[in-house]
Amino acid sequence: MSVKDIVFVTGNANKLKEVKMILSSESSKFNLINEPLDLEEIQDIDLESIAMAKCKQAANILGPNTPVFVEDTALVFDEFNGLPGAYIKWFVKSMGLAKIVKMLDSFENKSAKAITTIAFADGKGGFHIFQGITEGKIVDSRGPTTFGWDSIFEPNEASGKTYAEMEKVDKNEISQRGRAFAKLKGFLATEFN
Ligand SMILES: O=c1nc[nH]c2c1ncn2[C@H]1C[C@H](O)[C@@H](COP(=O)(O)OP(=O)(O)OP(=O)(O)O)O1
Ligand SMILES: [Mg+2]
Repeated sequence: MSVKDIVFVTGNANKLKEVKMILSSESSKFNLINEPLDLEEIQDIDLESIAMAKCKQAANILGPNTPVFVEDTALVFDEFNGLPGAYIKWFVKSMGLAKIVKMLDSFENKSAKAITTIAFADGKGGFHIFQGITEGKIVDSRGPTTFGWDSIFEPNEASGKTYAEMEKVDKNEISQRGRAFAKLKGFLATEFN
């Protein structure tokens, strides 16, 4: 069996590191290549549409025969009916974590969902979407601030730790990204050859 190349388009080194870890058990079946292209992200509240638009751009750039995936990760505040959602990136960049936490100060409900949406172009004209969700709450920053909003998101399943306070393997076990990529992994193992 020949080993196929699959391209992951992302400019985010932290994502790439996690995805390499998550997919490592399948790595003998395909060769993961990173293209750090900065793709345009459309304005939409619908996460599948955003991921799909990113993937179509990537497929346009790399050509229709190249298997390629992208992912978009959102942080959804329940009190805000889904916002910041995909816009969390710009909130982190422009306001910083402390002010993001403060936005929820006057509200009882600190519940949030982390959602990773993967769009995969199979190189044969097909597009496939996989999504993973982790529920948790927004808390004052604890732990290293190396990756996005890791230090202000406390998943419900992590016995009181923020993502930033967890070991990477433990985060991947329960994270939105771990769950989304487990689905892609299953698809690649059974449907993609
Ligand atoms: O597990 C995570 N834990 C903490 N923070 C995270 C996580 N995953 C993404 N993030 C941050 C990165 C960015 O501020 C925003 C997602 O935006 P998003 O467009 O998906 O990522 P990006 O522009 O950095 O990389 P890409 O080139 O793949 O689009 O949330
Ligand atoms: Mg992005």
